Amino acid sequence: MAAQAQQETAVHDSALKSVQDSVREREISVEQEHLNRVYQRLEEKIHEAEFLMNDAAKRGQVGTPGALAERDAQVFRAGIHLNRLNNEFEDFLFGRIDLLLGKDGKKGPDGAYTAVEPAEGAIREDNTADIAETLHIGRIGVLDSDYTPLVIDWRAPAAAPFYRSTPVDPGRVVRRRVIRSKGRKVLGVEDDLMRPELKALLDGHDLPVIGDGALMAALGQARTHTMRDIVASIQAEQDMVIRAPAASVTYVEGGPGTGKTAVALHRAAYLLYQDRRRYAGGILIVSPTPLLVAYTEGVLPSLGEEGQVAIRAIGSLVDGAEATLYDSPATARAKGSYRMLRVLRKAARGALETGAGPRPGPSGRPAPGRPASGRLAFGQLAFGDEGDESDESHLGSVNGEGAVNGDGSHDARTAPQAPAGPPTRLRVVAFGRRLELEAAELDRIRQSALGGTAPVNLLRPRARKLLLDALWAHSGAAGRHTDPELAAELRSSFDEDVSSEDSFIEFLDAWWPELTPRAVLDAMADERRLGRWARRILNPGEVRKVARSLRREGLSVHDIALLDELQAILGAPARPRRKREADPLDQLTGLEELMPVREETQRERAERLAQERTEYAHVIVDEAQDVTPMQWRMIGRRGRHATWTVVGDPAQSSWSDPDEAAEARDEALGTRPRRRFRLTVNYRNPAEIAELAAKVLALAMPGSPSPSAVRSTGVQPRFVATDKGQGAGHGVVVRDSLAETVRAEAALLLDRVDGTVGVVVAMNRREEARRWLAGLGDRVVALGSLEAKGLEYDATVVVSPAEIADESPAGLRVLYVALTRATQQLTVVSGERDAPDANGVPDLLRD
Ligand SMILES: Nc1ncnc2c1ncn2[C@@H]1O[C@H](COP(=O)(O)OP(=O)(O)OP(=O)(O)O)[C@@H](O)[C@H]1O
Repeated sequence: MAAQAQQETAVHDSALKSVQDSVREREISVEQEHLNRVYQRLEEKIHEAEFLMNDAAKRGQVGTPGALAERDAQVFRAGIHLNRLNNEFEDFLFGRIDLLLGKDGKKGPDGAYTAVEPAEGAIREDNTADIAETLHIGRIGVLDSDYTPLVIDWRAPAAAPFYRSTPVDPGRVVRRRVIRSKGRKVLGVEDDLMRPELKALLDGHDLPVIGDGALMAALGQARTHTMRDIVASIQAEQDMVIRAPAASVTYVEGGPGTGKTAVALHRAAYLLYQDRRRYAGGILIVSPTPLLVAYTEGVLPSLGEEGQVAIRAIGSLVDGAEATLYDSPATARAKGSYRMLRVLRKAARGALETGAGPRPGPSGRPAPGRPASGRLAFGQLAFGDEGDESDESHLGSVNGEGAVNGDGSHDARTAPQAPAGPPTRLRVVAFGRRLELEAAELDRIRQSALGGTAPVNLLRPRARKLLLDALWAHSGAAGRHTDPELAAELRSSFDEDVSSEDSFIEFLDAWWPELTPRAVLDAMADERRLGRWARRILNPGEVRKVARSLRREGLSVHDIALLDELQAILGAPARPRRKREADPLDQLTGLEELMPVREETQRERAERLAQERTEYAHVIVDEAQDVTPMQWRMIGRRGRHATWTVVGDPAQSSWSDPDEAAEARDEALGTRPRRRFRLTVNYRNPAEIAELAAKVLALAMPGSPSPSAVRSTGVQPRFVATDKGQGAGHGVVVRDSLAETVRAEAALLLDRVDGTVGVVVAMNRREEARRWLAGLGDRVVALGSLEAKGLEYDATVVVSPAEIADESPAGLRVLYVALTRATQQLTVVSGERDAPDANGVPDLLRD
C-alpha cells in the first residue's frame, strides 16, 4: 500500500512540475515578446540618432553661423543619445509590475499613471480585481512611437513601487516580477505576490506566479571579485535611502551586509538621474581601501553612470600622493587624532626655523632622493611598522623592500639630514651704507610676521616688508626729509634697491622659504624637533613612533590627511606676478594700469581652483565609522558646499576613539540638518554565521542591535584547532601547523563553493598567509583584518580570532568585521592564543 501511495505522489509531483514548467515557459515567452519590441524600438531610435547626425552634417554645409551652431547642438544631442543606447544595450530590462487601477487618471512625464494607491472599487467585493496597468522597469527609459512607456528608467518616480511595495503596504502593485535577460534573450522570471489574498485577472486570465522571489535567487549566486549592482532587487528600506532628497546630510547606519555600500552606489546613480545639472560639480565617493574601490567600481558603469562620480580610496584623496603603507595601531592613533592639528600648526611655523627649503612638485610628490613607492599589486597596502617599540614589534613589516625587520634591527631609513638651519644674520648695502640685522632682531621680526592665523606661505610678503622696515630704520634715512612726498619716494627707492640685491633675495629664500606640505612632514621625521613641536600634545612614546614612521619610504593612509592639512595651513605658495604683455591699445586707453591686476587675480583664481580640484557637489562617505578626525577634516574640505550621504556601522569601527571621530564628523558636516536611516536586514550572511558574529558584537559593543539575517543555509560554521591549541576533543580537526591547517581548510572550501574564498588573518600575518595559499588558484585570497573591510566572499577562513582581537584597542570590532564576510560558509581556525574547547571553539566565540 505504502509503495502504491508513494508512486501516486511521485506521478502527481511530476505532473505538477510539468504544468509549472509550461507556465514558466509561457511567461518567459511573454517577456521575450516584450523585449523584442523594446529592441525593435531601440533600433529605430538608433537610426533616428544616426539620421540626425547625418542631417546635422549636411546643415553644416549651408555655412551660416546659425546653421553651424544648430548642427553642433544636434550632433551633440544625437551623439549622446547613440552612445547611451549602444552602452545600455546589454541586460537592461529587469523588472515588471502589474498594477491595480489608480486613484486618479493622471499620467507622469514617463507615460505611467502617477497614483500610488488603488482607486476605490479597484478591488471588487468578491476579492477579485483587474490589472489596469503593466510597467516594465530597466536601466534607461524607452518610449514607444505613440509615447506609451515600453521601459521605465529604474530611477523614475513610476519605478518606485517596484522597490517600495511590500505585502504589508502593497499600494497598487499586485505582482512584482524580476526578469533575467542576457542581451536579447530572456532567461527566466521570478515573481513576488504583493496581494496574495487577491484573485487578480490580466486580460481576463488568472495572474500566474513563478518562482520563490528574486531576492533569494540573487543572494544565492556565487560571488566574484567584483560587486554586482542590486538594481533588480533593491528592498523597500534601501529604496527609502536611495531616493531620499539630497538636501543636507543623509545619514545611514546598519550592521554588516545590510547593503550600505550597495545603497550608497545606487544613490549616486539616482542623484545624477534626478538632477544632472546640479551634480555636474561631481559626486565623490570616499572608500576606506583601494581593495574596496576595486571591488565596487564596476557598479556605477553597470548603472549607466561613471563620468561624474569619482570613487577614491581615502589614501588617494590628495592629488600626487598615494598611500602604500599602514601605520601600527599606536601610531595611527596619534596621527589620526585631533591633537595632530596643533602639532602640524606648530610644525608648519617651526619648519621655517629649520630652513626646510622648498621641494619641487605638488604637495605629495616625493622629495629628491626619496623614491615614490608605487602602488602594490592589487592595490594592497603594506603594513610597515615603526620598528622598535615593544608594543608594536609584533607588527613586522611584510613589504620586502624598505622593510623593517620584525625584531626592529634594521631601520627603514635613517633620519633625513637635518638642514643647516636658517641664516642668522642679514647684511645688505643700501644708499652706500652697510646695513645689518642680527639674530635677535631677525627672530623678533619672524615672530611678529607669524602673528595671526594666515597661511604661512602667504605671510612671506609680510615678513619681507618687516625686514625692509627694520633695515630702513637702521639706515637713518627716515628723518632726512620732512616733505611726506619726498620721504615716500626715498623709501620706495630704498625698498627697490634692497630687494633687488642678490644677498637680500638669497637671504629671504633661506630665511623664509616657501614650504611644501612634504617638506614639513620631512622635517617632522626628526624626533628631537618633533618633540619640540609636540610638547604637551603627544607623549614621548608617540613622538618617537610618529617620527620613525615618517622616515619610512612611502606614505601611510594617515600621512595623506596630514599632507592635506598642511596644504591648508601653509596655503598655496605665493606666485610671482607675471606682467601681462603690454597691448598698444591699452597704452592709448590707459587701461594698462588697471588690467594686469584684475587679470592676474582671475588667472590665479583659476589656477588655484584647478590645482585644488577638491570641491564636489555631493560627497558619499562609505565605512564612515573608520574615518579619523584628521581624515574628516580632509574630506570636509572637499564638500564645503556639498550635500552628503554618510554610511557606516559604529560596531565595525577600527578607530579607537569613536567620540572624538563623531565630533570631527559633526564639524565636517557643519550645521546642515541630518536625515537618519537605519538598515536592519543582513543580506550577506546566512543566519548560522550571523548568530556566531553576534557573540562578538555583544563583547565589542554590548547592547548594539544585530541585523536579522534574511536567509539560512543549514550549514553551521566549522571550527578547527591546530595541535598547539588545547582542544583536541571530539569533532576537532588537528593538524601539525597553522599553515597546513589553513591551507587544507581553504582547499576544502574551494571544493564546496563555486565562487571566492577569503582567508582573513591578523595584519602581521598577511605575507605569511599568502605563502600558505600559494598554488591554490585565484579564487582564494589572503587578507589582513583591516583589508577585509567592506568585502565579501562565498566562504571565509578566519584565522585566530584572538590574534585579530589583540591587534589594537578596537580589535574586537575588527574581528566582528572579519566574521561577517562570508555569504555561505565560515571556518574558524584557532591558533595558539585562542584556547579552543573540546569542540575547537575558541574562547572568544563561546557562549
Ligand atoms: N536588495 C538586495 N538585493 C540583492 N543583494 C543585496 C541587496 N542588498 C544587499 N545585497 C547584497 O548583500 C551584500 C552586502 O551588501 P553591502 O556590501 O552593500 O553591505 P554593507 O552594509 O556595506 O556591509 P558591510 O558593513 O559589512 O561592509 C552584497 O553582496 C550586496 O550585493
